[in-house]
Amino acid sequence: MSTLLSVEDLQIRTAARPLVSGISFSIAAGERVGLIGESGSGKSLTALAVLGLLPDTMRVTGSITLDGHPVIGARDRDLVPLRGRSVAAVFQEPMTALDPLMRIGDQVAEVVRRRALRDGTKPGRAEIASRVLALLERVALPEPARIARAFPHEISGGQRQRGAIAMALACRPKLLIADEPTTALDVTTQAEILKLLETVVRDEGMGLLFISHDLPVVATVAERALVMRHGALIEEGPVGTLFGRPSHPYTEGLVAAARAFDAALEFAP
Ligand SMILES: Nc1ncnc2c1ncn2[C@@H]1O[C@H](COP(=O)(O)OP(=O)(O)OP(=O)(O)O)[C@@H](O)[C@H]1O
Repeated sequence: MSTLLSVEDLQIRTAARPLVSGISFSIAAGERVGLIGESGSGKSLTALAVLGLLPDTMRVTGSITLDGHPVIGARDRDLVPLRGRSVAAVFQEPMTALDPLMRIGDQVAEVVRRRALRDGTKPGRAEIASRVLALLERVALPEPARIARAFPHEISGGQRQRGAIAMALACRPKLLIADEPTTALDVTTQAEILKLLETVVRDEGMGLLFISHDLPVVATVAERALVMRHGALIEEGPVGTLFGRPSHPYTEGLVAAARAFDAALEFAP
């Protein structure tokens, strides 16, 4: 399988301290990879580095190749076409992706229009509207026509996250980065969104970099996982092996904590 993302010896630091120290990993086309680690371990910075969105105050070295294009050191005008076509992202808080003053349907339509332009086509209004409805249906939004006319504050948090996923899908990226996309949601909605993400990514043959501090959540969507701690990559492997026979004491601790939580749930009255 061809390599979609290759990260080599990525280092991120501020003037004051190192934040990510020399991590390397790759994601093959269509592969679903989890990035797990405690709060502050450097997961989001790693994702932002892949998107070329780190603040200018940070010094970044190493190399990142996404869909055959270098990211570190690239000019913004070379990165803009990569975002959307090669990579799209879904974040914890869907309002970061949604414009509060624009109807959901118009926001998705804007992405559909831009993606079509990049493909050299210019679909008419009716064609765009029907693609928008198809995308809202794809992410299992109830009454897609009503949701298309709604403003973000008129729908639930779970529905907003589905809207944000629809926008990411409209880009038809080769890699989807999902950074804690379900953390802000209740447990039932969380399970539904995870299932949705897993299904759409698999159906569309996209690669996935799924970031979470929650081990069972990562096990639901990823085939392989990377474990980060204090800015370093400490372990990686297929999800079954990593969670069944962890070799690093930190991963062992994560697995033990998840098992203890499961056991407590089983015995709960
Ligand atoms: N803009 C910034 N300026 C300075 N330090 C930062 C900045 N953003 C993040 N950091 C620091 O970099 C480290 C890694 O942060 P990062 O957000 O990548 O962690 P994370 O693993 O994604 O955590 P969480 O699960 O809480 O989102 C942390 O120590 C954080 O305080």
